Amino acid sequence: MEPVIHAATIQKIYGNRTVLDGVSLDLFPGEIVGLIGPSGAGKTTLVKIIMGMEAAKAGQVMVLGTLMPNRAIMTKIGYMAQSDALYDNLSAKENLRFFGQLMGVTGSKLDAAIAHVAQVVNLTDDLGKRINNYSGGMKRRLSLAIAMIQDPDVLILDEPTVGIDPELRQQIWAELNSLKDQGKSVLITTHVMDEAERCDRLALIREGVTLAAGSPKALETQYEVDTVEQVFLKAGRLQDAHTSNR
Ligand SMILES: Nc1ncnc2c1ncn2[C@@H]1O[C@H](COP(=O)(O)OP(=O)(O)OP(=O)(O)O)[C@@H](O)[C@H]1O
Repeated sequence: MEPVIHAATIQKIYGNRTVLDGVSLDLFPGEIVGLIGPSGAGKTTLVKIIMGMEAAKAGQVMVLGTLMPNRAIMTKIGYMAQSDALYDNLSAKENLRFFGQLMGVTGSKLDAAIAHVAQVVNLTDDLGKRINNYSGGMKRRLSLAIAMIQDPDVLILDEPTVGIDPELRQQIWAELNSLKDQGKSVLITTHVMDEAERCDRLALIREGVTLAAGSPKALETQYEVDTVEQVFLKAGRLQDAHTSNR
């Protein structure tokens, strides 16, 4: 099966700092892959390189069989950035309408898409409110709705559930699982270990390298622990020991 995203040996340097040092990642149709790692590990940088928004020093990225960066492919990816990019003076509905049209969704399809994504993130009753009256969590939810507006085959979500309460987080995961059942693919970065456990596969990134990769269960077996959090801690300690022995 062809991967939807194929990132090969990505290297990124900012100034004199190597932020990504040969990271590879594949995302296949119908799977949810989680990127986990501490703050500063390089997750957002990798996501931006995959999107074609940042240039890598070395390595290459293919999305839907096309070498990135490629502007046309970007409209086929539902992308939710770590910081919200919304029009504060417009209502949520106007934002959805604007971004939907940008993605080529129009007419009655756009109306139906707005109704659907608003319901997924529980904003149906707040669609008429202007964004400057929205809370931080509401803005995250609207950003997620915008990422899903064109019903893309691939979703790239950078910490989508920050500031979102547990009940709604469950609802969002139900939607992600339903997208996956339709053969769509999701790449998600998260700090929430309970979310990491829900991914089909994980890549643990730390200090710009992939420490471990595999399904949550396979990683727990490999590291002889019971949770992904413990996998992460153990893999981190092993990396530190290895680095200090060099
Ligand atoms: N534009 C930039 N210029 C210089 N350094 C940068 C830039 N963007 C990111 N960095 C650095 O690259 C490293 C990786 O950052 P990145 O945002 O990818 O981490 P992250 O894993 O997404 O962290 P978080 O979980 O906190 O979002 C950090 O040390 C950060 O300071």
